[in-house]
Amino acid sequence: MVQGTANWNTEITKEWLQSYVDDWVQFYKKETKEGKVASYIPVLKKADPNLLGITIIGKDGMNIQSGDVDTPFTIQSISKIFSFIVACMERGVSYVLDRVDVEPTGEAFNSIMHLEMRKLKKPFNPFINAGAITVTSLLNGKSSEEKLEPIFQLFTKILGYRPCINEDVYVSERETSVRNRAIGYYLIELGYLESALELTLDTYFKQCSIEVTTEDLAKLGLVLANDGIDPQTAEEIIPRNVVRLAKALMLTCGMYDASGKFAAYVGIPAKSGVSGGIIATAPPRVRKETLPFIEGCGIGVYGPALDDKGNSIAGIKLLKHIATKWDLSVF
Ligand SMILES: NC(=O)CC[C@H](N)C(=O)O
Repeated sequence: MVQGTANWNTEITKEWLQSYVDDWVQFYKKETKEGKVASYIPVLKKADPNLLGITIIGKDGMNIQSGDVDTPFTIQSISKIFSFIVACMERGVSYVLDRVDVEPTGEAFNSIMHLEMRKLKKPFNPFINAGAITVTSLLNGKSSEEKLEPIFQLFTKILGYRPCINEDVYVSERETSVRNRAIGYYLIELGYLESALELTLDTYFKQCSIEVTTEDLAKLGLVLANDGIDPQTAEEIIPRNVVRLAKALMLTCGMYDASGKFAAYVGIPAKSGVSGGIIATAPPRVRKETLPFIEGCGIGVYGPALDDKGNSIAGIKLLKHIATKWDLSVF
């Protein structure tokens, strides 16, 4: 039985929150049975569909972890937030937005349809594959290592360690991703790719194969919640205007063609990936009563069993429950 609505008006202790989150994770874990792990990247099929884990980190350092938090997974589409951020920092926001729009598509992330419609001025947003591949082509550098280095540096600064690329996933995607290649060819024809196709795709596959944990996603989400400033060091890691754009895109386009429902029922900027990860970022709220994580928090979720839109099936339900109980919505 899920514990009911609490009166959060008493002092909020870590133990107390932990017991709630443990209870909720256990409750939603059975929902994993309703989903399926991604299979179009062959290695992703090896994931255990029963897993569900979450990490929540507050601005004050409160760190709640529950469920299967020790299994690393590849970041996949969540990387699109950070390639977009780095491209904006390297090339300037207006340069990037001249080449990708900020409109949701209502289509699947790997849809080609809009590229074929000649009315299109530019890819709809940086979180669909067409937009993300375009953004990756804008990154400075002559090799995939050079292009990815600023992303790795950003991660290293926030996470306190340098994450690795999962070679098996990278090779598996590189060898099977005919659709991303097709998108790449369309982008060449339309004049959007600024670096060679092979280099761009190779960089894109590698960025998607960076291995992370729910704690890593929570730390990244916390910096976004805190307007780009690292709460521990007070250093501005990402400029405010770039973070604002990234979060607006997460809210409108982050959960594929379920983004509208997620905004309506959960109400926090979030981004998911096909490996089953979700990053969410809850900004500070202004309320009289005391609520958990009132100063904002970052959340990382892992649950590889996906729903029919490609989002972690149990992860979404867990996030919805937590956001409702703790009133995390930005609206
Ligand atoms: N939605 C995703 O996470 C997709 C990322 C995956 N690497 C792809 O390009 O197909």
